[in-house]
Amino acid sequence: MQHQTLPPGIETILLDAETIAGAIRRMAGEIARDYADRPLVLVGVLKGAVFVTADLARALAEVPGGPTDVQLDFIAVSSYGNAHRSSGEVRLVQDTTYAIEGKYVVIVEDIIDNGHTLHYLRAMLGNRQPASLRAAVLLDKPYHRAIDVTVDYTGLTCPDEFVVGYGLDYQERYRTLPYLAKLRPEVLPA
Ligand SMILES: O=P(O)(O)OC[C@H]1O[C@H](OP(=O)(O)OP(=O)(O)O)[C@H](O)[C@@H]1O
Ligand code: HPA
Ligand SMILES: [Mg+2]
Repeated sequence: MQHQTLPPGIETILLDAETIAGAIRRMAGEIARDYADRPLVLVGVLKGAVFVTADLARALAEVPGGPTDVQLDFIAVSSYGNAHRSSGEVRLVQDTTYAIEGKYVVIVEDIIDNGHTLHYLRAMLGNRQPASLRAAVLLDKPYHRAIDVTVDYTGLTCPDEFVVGYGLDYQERYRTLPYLAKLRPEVLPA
């Protein structure tokens, strides 16, 4: 790989943009197969899943024979705030635009870490009587799971580090990096 100057605060690239794109193409293939003849609603979880939702939606549109009726919606929740550890309490920041009753819904997340966020979303959206509810998560970080949650489509295993980039932030920074990176330890509080 060519030498690349990294932004201040970034120690190393853990997953490059091509690796992420490959994982998203594979997830899109799996979802396309399962929803080939079903209308599908992708619910992206803001802010972290902004890029994975956009890229997965477009990858899905490129799968031959995949679903042709795909709608996009978003929900915003937060539990990390400005910290690098979860508060454990998930806060609904903004609900979906449309009702999901009777819809075939796939929640799209950037990462599952302790599991509280996806557990909260599955419970809340599951209560609204969707026709089906599944979850697609780009990064599985399984080391500190506090609650068991089903993930139906997984992209990549995330190293046991606090990661940023490709939608993931620390104190709202680094989301726009096109790769997944490890922060320099001195950036994080001890
Ligand atoms: O499995 P968990 O430990 O609950 O963590 C995963 C969630 O945490 C992050 O969101 P965050 O609450 O930081 O909000 P954001 O998406 O706006 O960055 C991330 O985007 C996931 O949604
Ligand atoms: O490793 C992480 N980085 C950024 N946000 C996160 N939310 C859960 N885990 C992480
Ligand atoms: Mg999030």
